[in-house]
Amino acid sequence: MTYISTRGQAPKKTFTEALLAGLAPDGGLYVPEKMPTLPAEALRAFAGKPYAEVAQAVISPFLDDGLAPAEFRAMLDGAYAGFRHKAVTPLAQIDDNLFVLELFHGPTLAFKDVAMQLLGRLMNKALKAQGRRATIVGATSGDTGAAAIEAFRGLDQVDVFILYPHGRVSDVQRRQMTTVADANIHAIALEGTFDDAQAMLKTFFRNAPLREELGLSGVNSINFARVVAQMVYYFTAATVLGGPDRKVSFTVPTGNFGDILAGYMAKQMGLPIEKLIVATNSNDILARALETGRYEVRGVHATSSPSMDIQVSSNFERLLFDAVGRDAAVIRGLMASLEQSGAFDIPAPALAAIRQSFAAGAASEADTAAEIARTYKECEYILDPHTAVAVNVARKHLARDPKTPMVALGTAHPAKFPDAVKAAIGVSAPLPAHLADLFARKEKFDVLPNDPAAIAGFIKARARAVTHKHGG
Ligand SMILES: Cc1ncc(COP(=O)(O)O)c(C=O)c1O
Ligand SMILES: N[C@@H](CCOP(=O)(O)O)C(=O)O
Repeated sequence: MTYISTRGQAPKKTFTEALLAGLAPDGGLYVPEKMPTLPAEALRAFAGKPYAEVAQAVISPFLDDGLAPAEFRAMLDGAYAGFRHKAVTPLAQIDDNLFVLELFHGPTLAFKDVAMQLLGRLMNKALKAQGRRATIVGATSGDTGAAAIEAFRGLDQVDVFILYPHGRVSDVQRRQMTTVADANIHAIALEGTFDDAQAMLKTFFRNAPLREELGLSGVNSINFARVVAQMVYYFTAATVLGGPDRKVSFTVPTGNFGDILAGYMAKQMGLPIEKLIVATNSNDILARALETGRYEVRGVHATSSPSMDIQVSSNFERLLFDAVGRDAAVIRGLMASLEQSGAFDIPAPALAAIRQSFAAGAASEADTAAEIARTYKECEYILDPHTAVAVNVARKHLARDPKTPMVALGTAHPAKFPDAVKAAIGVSAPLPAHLADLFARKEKFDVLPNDPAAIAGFIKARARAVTHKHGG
């Protein structure tokens, strides 16, 4: 399998090269040159199988030949051994034809663990094989950072620098990032938004000398390996609900568009998905773009689902690339327009193609709180605010199509957002035992200005890869 950049001006890569590179040097995102497919019989056999077994079948076609199947299986078993549910990502039914896909049973209580636990193992192996270190710089609105820190803490091969928006993550999210004592972990409270953090990360990736000097790698969903690992739970959920012989729809609480893109790729691989529904909070750029065809950045505002307080959804570029017939020149034009004017118009045929697979909806703050209250009242099930956004949008879609089973992705554990949950239902969910003393742990973080030179200087002064000669 070879990987190409959505902007068409970077050399092709193998999976391992794309894994370690993160963002392509031309600013584009790596995608497989050709999507593999799985036959219906293979999908039928997934129903009820162990998660790691399905993961192996889904992910293997994307890997390099060098990774032995037994070794990959051992990595998967290790990645999911620490999840608190044997099914790894179980389904819970909360209404007629409405299910929550619980993706929050990993160590940091959000869906990011599902991919990050595997990514950590894959990257560590690749770096060891090359005898080199890497500097991972990540941008987070709260959950990716904690998951990355958990997956890479204490590893000699990597230093991890996580930029999170100062004052814009929940206390639990912040403490998950700032109470880790390992010397290779650095939490940076950026005086800006998640979009500022992600934009800064992209300028670092496009700065060839800095990239080389740091041995820069990324673990955000700009890294294609993250998206591949997130495809698996679409297969486990759909096949348990009767796929491939029955179509299923998914509603995905969306920010950076990585999770729902994984669903789109699962569909391309052959999983019969009726609709993928983009659910946004009041930062509704994606819902507006699907409705009007104009992708237009407006100021981001803080909501009770802070991990989705995002305007520039990186992975939308991967979808657009497909929708414009994989014409990299068109993507370069659209992205240049986004950089210059904060907007672009999706070409009409591309918009029509996107609408065939996707629909969208937004949930206001009032909708989100009301959804947490309704679901708790009806089935004593506590939704976190991000999952509540999805369930609210899912119900609106179900009213139009009640026959197709609807799966809302449950992306975070409600204990991560106790204030929003308590405000809605008067009680909050307790933190699991391994985090019970989170508020007694000592915090360690640096507050830094939204200034690329200051952040790059901070990282260079601490990253061990800088003084290390490395190849590749
Ligand atoms: C809890 C939670 N839900 C939803 C999202 C949105 O997912 P994506 O960025 O893949 O669209 C995020 C952040 O990415 C998140 O942390
Ligand atoms: N909501 C995310 C934002 C980053 O998303 P990613 O999937 O690109 O890593 C977060 O919690 O950090």
